[in-house]
Amino acid sequence: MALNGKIAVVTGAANGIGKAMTEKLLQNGAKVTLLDVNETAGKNLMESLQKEYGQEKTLFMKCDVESEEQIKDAFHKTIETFGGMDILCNNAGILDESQWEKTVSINLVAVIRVANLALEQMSKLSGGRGGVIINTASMAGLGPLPSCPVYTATKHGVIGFTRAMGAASAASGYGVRINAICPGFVQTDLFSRIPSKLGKLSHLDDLNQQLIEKFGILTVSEVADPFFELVTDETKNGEALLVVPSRKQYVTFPGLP
Ligand SMILES: NC(=O)c1ccc[n+]([C@@H]2O[C@H](COP(=O)([O-])OP(=O)(O)OC[C@H]3O[C@@H](n4cnc5c(N)ncnc54)[C@H](O)[C@@H]3O)[C@@H](O)[C@H]2O)c1
Ligand SMILES: CCCCC[C@H](O)/C=C/C=C\C=C\C=C\[C@@H](O)[C@@H](O)CCCC(=O)O
Repeated sequence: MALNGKIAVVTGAANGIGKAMTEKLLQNGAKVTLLDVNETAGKNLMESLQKEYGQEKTLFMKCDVESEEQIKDAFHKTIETFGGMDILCNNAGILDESQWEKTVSINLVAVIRVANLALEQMSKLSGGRGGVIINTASMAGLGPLPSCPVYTATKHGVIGFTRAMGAASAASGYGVRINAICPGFVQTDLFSRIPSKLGKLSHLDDLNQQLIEKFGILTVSEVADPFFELVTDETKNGEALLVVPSRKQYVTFPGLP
C-alpha cells in the first residue's frame, strides 16, 4: 500500500509511540489526523508537523478515546477535511494498576469501540474503501507482567480481538486488514512513569528491571519501522508482530486441538 494520498487517524498521537507512528506516516506521504487528550502537546506537535510537511497534511483534535461521541466527531471531521479514512492507528493507552477500571476502559474497551466505529467508515460493505487498522498491543499481551496484571490482561485482550476481528473482516469482505503491533519496552513517558503506577504490586518492580535487562529498551523509531510494515504489507491480516531490540517476529499461536 503506497501511502501518497492515504488518510490516517492516530489515537494517542501527541507523544511516544503514537507520535512516531504519525511522523512515519507523514514521511511516506499520508495525511494524518492526530487525536489525543493532551491538547497542549497535540497542538504543539501539529504546528511543528505542519511546518515540516505542509498545512494541508495534518489535523489535531482533542479527543478522549473513552468518548464515543468524540471519536465519531473526529472520524467525521477527518472525512470532511481529507475526503476519507484508510488507516487507523488504535494506539492510545495507559498503565496504572491503581486505576484498573480506567486502564481496562482505555486499553481494551476503547480499542474495541474505536475499531468498530472505524469499520463503519472504512468497510467496503458500508460505503468505505477498505484499509488497515493497527492496534497497539504489547509484549505484555504475549506473556505476563506480574507487576501489572490488569495491563497484561488488556493487552492480551487486544491481541485476541485483533486476531478474531481480522478473521471476521476477511470472512465478511470488509476489505479492512487488522493487525497488532507488540513492542517490548519502549522509552516513552509511559515507560518512565511505571514505578509509580504499580499500585499494591509496586514491590515487584525489581522483576521489571530483570525483564528490562533481558529484553532491552527500544526507541520509538525502532517501533515505527515494523509498524509501517504492518500498514503497507497487504498480505498481513490478523497478525501480532513482536518487536524487541534483538528481533521482530510474527507470533504463531497454538492451534485448537
Ligand atoms: N512504552 C512502552 O514500553 C510500551 C510498550 C508496548 C506497548 N505500549 C503501548 O503503546 C501505546 C502508547 O504508549 P506510549 O508508551 O507511547 O505512552 P505515552 O504515555 O508516551 O503516550 C500515550 C499517549 O496517549 C494519550 N492518551 C492517554 N489516554 C488517552 C485517552 N483516553 N484518549 C486519547 N489519548 C490518550 C496520552 O496523552 C499520550 O499522548 C499504549 O497503548 C501502550 O500500552 C507501550
Ligand atoms: C512493567 C513494564 C510495563 C511496560 C509496558 C509495555 O507494554 C512494555 C511491555 C514490555 C515487555 C513485557 C514483557 C513480558 C515478559 C514476560 O511475559 C515473559 O514471561 C515473556 C517471555 C517471552 C520470551 O520470549 O522469553
